[in-house]
Amino acid sequence: MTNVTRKHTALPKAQTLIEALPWLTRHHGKTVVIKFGGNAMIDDELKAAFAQDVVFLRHAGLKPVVVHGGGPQISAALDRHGIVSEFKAGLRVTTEDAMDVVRMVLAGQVQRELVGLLNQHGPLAVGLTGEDAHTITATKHRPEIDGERVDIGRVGEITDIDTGAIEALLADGRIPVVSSIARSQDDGHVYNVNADTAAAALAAALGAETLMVLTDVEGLYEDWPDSDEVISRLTASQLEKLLPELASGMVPKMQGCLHAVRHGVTTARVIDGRVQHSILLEIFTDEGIGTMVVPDAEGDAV
Ligand SMILES: Nc1ncnc2c1ncn2[C@@H]1O[C@H](COP(=O)(O)OP(=O)(O)O)[C@@H](O)[C@H]1O
Ligand SMILES: CC(=O)N[C@@H](CCC(=O)OP(=O)(O)O)C(=O)O
Repeated sequence: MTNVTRKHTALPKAQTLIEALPWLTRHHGKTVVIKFGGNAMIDDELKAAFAQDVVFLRHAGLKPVVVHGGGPQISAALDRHGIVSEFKAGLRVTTEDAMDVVRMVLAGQVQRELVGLLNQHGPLAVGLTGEDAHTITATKHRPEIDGERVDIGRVGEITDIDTGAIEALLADGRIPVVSSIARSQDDGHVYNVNADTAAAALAAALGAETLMVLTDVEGLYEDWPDSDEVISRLTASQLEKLLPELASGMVPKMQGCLHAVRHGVTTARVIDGRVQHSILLEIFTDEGIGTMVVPDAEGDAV
């Protein structure tokens, strides 16, 4: 093969890279918070592809921050400890004993695994929980169910975010990997926080450009569970109207997206974490593959 033909066969690759140039120019130096859900994390190949995508973003000049969940992994561990999992208002009822297991699974197992996968590509990822350096502070959350405040144990409502540690890591070129556990503002205990809520609060506090929530469905379905028509784009006001109709795991996810875009994040996206390289697919296709939430245009807000 001559040099000239060799150049020609590589041309489609060069074109693909060049097609990404406007996107890379627009997003260079921007922070993107990526929430990796427990349900999208059960497959080893998907986890490895997720790590590749995050490292790719980092090398492309963005500042990715990973916030992870681990609902299924926590439920499995509680099961092994003979503790029954119960959810109220989409949140895990967390007793003192359950909290020990939650902390052990999130910080000691799921976070370690993600850090390990990312660090196969270089000395990049550093794991922390919301307890570290006051990153996430919370007080006891008492959700309202049928007009009454209920006690669901050590579940936290975020009261404060300190972005100092995460920003220092980003400035050092690292990829922070954050477990959704908060320190208590009132006592020495720790709180269990839904990972979607934690990711949204961090995205807002960091002034992130994008919040990306990976999950185990294609996006927000218009008429779930009766149809699988994905809503591809909606404004904050449109989402706010839809919120009361949403169920289960979609509630904290979409509340989080709304919080993020109402607090300065340019886009919040819910995407299918079951699709390999879904992060790269989402960013390199203009309209995206999942559901995109954008702030209201001027005059849109209700
Ligand atoms: N409107 C909706 N569109 C899509 N999924 C929905 C909707 N309402 C409820 N769901 C449920 O929410 C789930 C995703 O939330 P969750 O199980 O908490 O995921 P994760 O572990 O990724 O945080 C979906 O698998 C689906 O069962
Ligand atoms: C309070 C509460 O419900 N906390 C969640 C934290 C983990 C999480 O959110 O994980 P996913 O993103 O995989 O659902 C839990 O205990 O399951």
